[in-house]
Amino acid sequence: MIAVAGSGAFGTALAISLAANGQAVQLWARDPDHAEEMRRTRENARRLPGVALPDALQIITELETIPAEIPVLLSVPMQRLRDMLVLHKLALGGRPLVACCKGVELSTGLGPTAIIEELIPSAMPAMLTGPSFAADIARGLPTALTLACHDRAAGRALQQALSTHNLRIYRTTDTIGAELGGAVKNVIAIASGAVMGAGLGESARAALMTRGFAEMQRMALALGAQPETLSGLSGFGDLALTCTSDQSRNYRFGQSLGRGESFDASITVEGAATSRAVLERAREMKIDMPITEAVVAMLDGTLQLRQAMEMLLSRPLKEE
Ligand SMILES: NC(=O)C1=CN([C@@H]2O[C@H](COP(=O)(O)OP(=O)(O)OC[C@H]3O[C@@H](n4cnc5c(N)ncnc54)[C@H](OP(=O)(O)O)[C@@H]3O)[C@@H](O)[C@H]2O)C=CC1
Ligand SMILES: O=C(CO)COP(=O)(O)O
Repeated sequence: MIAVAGSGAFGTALAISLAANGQAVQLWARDPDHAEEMRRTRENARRLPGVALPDALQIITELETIPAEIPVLLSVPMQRLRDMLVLHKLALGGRPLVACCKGVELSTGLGPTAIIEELIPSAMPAMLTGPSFAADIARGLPTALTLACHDRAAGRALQQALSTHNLRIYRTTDTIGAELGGAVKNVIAIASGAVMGAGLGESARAALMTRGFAEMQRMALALGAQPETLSGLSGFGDLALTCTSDQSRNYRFGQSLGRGESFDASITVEGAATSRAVLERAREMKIDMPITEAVVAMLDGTLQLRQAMEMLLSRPLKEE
């Protein structure tokens, strides 16, 4: 059995894939009305419309009903993870907790596994990340993800438990690399969307993606990540997907920014808060991250996109 805490798009998609593969799955929704609606219609119309929930998927509203030691996938937005863990500390302890959120916490600069470690020391923290759109997973399309867990044996068990007919799970012990890849790619996706939204062209986007990848590497390697993690699914793979697809909310948010349009504030855009958290960390560590800096300045309204491009293009010429 597996449980998923958070019935947003991603949590629901993972629950569907696991249940369709024959596992018993419990999917937790914090809102009883939403849970009742999903039980009645066998669909998550609010977050992932158009996909039927398999019979093996049970909707729950109390995390206490999840049996002891069963792994729980934590699928809530990054900036909400702390609140959720504080509130449900007792129910979630003593088991593997797999963070499915991508980002860096604004108030502390921590990634998801460090937050789990801090708040629920009896849990085994892990991270599931990589290039994957919820709608693709839910429709049974093939997807490859990275499971990061510093404990090799626990990582192996989770890899086995989370593999399904359409989810191919790779494994690493490098949680820092996996987390930072997923966090920074969202910031670069906002920048890529902005460039495309403003009509600056695909060549400019390719340059941003490549130099954004360099920023991701600089920060992650300085924090002790392994280079191969960043060139894998959780780094390069997710950067490639998110910076080029209209399915990405971070990319679409960037497009709106580039077009000077507003964006629905209720949509989860992880790169917005994370860009600030990453920039703060980079400044403390004296790491140069000019694209991240430009994204933050555009979000603050202190820099227009064209000025940002001029700023990036007029930096001192150097070796690649
Ligand atoms: N969507 C995707 O394609 C992918 C998403 N991810 C990552 O998954 C994470 C979740 O994203 P996604 O599922 O898309 O987001 P959604 O916006 O679809 O859903 C967010 C979910 O989190 C719940 N939630 C929000 N705040 C809290 C809280 N304080 N306590 C408990 N639950 C809360 C919401 O509940 P309610 O509905 O009641 O508000 C909702 O169920 C993000 O970090 C994202 O980067 C990763 C890969 C793919
Ligand atoms: O993380 C994702 C793809 O891997 C989903 O991206 P968005 O959050 O930008 O939609």
